[in-house]
Amino acid sequence: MVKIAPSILSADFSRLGEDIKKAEKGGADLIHLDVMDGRFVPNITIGPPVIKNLRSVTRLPFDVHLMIEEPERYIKEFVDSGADIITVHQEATVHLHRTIQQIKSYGIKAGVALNPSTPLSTIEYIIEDIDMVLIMTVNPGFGGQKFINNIGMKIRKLRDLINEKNLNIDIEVDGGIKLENAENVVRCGANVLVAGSAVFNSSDVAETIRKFKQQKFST
Ligand SMILES: O=C(CO)[C@@H](O)[C@H](O)COP(=O)(O)O
Ligand SMILES: [Fe+2]
Repeated sequence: MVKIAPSILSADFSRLGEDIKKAEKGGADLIHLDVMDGRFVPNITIGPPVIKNLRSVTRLPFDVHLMIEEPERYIKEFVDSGADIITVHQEATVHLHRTIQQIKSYGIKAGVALNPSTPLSTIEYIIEDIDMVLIMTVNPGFGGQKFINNIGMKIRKLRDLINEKNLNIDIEVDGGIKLENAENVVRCGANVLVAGSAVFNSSDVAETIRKFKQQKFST
């Protein structure tokens, strides 16, 4: 089953609660929360206090995408704020295996994100330990960017690797996902689609999510 994870980065930050409710109404499976520190990426967004306040708005799982340097220093804060999945960037933490174990020690899911230029081989020895791989399909930092076409091959390669090893791991794709290219990324092997501007810049948030979910994905 393909899951839709609306990214609130393109939502109205003065009405985050209302926008999350609309996404829930449309059938969102997860809420994707982009955390940026102004160091790992050239942008700053939200942190644990905002996530904690949003926790009372919905019971949908919070999919927290940490675009921060040394994420290991803040895992507990994000767990306490209500994260259900914490994804760290391979490029942002020196001891990736330790950081994954740290996340899992709190009984929540752990994901690893890869920038477009980062090869899959960098997660070869830890893939068995994680619940999700997030393949960035744009350079992280901003919503509304254009999907990088070559990454389709990377998604395919990752799906083959997961199948070969007979693992049960989600492949999430993030960046430039629209109604028009959703089928293509699913065909490549993705099963969790993050969509920010496609959802929150549309005239009807709930209806757009419904349209994503109604697509007949042929994998
Ligand atoms: O992590 C990021 C950006 O770094 C994303 O989650 C974006 O928020 C996706 O936005 P769209 O490309 O779908 O507009
Ligand atoms: Fe993201």
